[in-house]
Amino acid sequence: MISEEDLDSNAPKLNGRKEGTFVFITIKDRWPKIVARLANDFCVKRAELLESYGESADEDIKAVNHGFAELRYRMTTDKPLENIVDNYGNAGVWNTLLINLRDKVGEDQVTWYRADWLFVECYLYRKIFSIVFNSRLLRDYDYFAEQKQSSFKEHVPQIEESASFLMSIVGEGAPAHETFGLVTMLKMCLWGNRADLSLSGGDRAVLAQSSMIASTKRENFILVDDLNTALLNYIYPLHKKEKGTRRIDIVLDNAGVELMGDLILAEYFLSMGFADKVVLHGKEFPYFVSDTTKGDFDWTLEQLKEAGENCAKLQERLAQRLEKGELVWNAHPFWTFPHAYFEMPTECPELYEELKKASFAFFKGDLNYRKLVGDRDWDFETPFVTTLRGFAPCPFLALRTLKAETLAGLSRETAIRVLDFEDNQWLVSGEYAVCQLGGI
Ligand SMILES: O=P(O)(O)OC[C@H]1O[C@](O)(CO)[C@@H](O)[C@@H]1O
Repeated sequence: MISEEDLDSNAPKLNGRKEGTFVFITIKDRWPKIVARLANDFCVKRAELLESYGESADEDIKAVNHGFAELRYRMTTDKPLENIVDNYGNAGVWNTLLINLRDKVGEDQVTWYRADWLFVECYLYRKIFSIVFNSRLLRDYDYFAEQKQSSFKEHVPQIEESASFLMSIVGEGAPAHETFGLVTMLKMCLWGNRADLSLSGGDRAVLAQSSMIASTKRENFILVDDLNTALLNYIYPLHKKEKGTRRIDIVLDNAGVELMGDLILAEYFLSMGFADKVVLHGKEFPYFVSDTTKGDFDWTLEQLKEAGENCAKLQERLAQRLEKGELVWNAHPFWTFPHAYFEMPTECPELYEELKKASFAFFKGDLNYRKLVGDRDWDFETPFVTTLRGFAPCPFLALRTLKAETLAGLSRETAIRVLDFEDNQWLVSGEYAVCQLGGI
């Protein structure tokens, strides 16, 4: 076992100290832009909010905007991270984490640029939530909802195309081991992760190429592809396992077009007899702009009814599955905490035990990947299993498009190939991807 000190010197955690890095630029430009946009949205939607929440919501809007202005000021001037002050359930956990961090690295190091990026970024979204939650009337308001909903609306033709593909391969007599269908869907699920609103600072993120098309055209952009190994060794065998024992978990990422890929995959597994139950793990409050909450999940199912013939069929199937308990929604608070996943067994044993019940799992997106590998500056050839540091509740695939400067598990050949890429953009643009097998 490598000690924490050795790790910190060989593969330091990412932070915003070094100018020019993606982290630095994110803190300097992208986060203030996200917060500014939120403040602007509250002003633009003032009339709408007053109509829905009553005239006294005006006081709340003023307080929220004051909170956002303060937050922007503190982040742009690299002030210390303050405790979370609200009466939402997990405030105590956050404050203990903050106290422990201050004790460990020194109070003056727990600032927006100096503290670990993963910690600070999760803190940012908890802090935004706190500002709105502290209002009297708006505490349940999802301030990112409109942006997430646009991601669905702007991809309706693509979503209908994917639903139609699903319907064509789950019909009577379709062969369960039809590799093309399953691989296409898994890759669709992977490339749906490109449309991410936190990366664009909340600007529109419309996929020029549908995830369906991308699934067949972007082979060269997948830097590690463990898909076939996962299929052969873990997913196909599920078909033969005893009925009632097969469970697949999907640790979700973004709502909108990405969530649709996940739901289509879930329906495929259920209808083709690879799983008796699919558990979806979402977020309990608005997070990283576009992450999926229960509200987004419900809204999406509702929208499917009107999104096209195949979408409507899919909606009916999913609604029935929800009713029968074959499709389950779960939003454990741990998913919004800043921990690396290797800490799950000690920090949140009940969730780890829960994941152990899965026959197979998918971890979607960049943030889940950062948490899997601890958000460190690994040598790219470090085996993926090393970076997981024992996290192995069940076999799983990380399906991620690259949007952060952390990556591991490249073969020597690929590590040499990426040396020729011009700058570090390939690590953060969402153009490249990995499908990495872990937990085995
Ligand atoms: O939606 P995803 O794929 O988890 O990506 C969110 C990503 O946005 C960023 O947070 C940056 O702020 C990424 O770098 C990050 O991990």
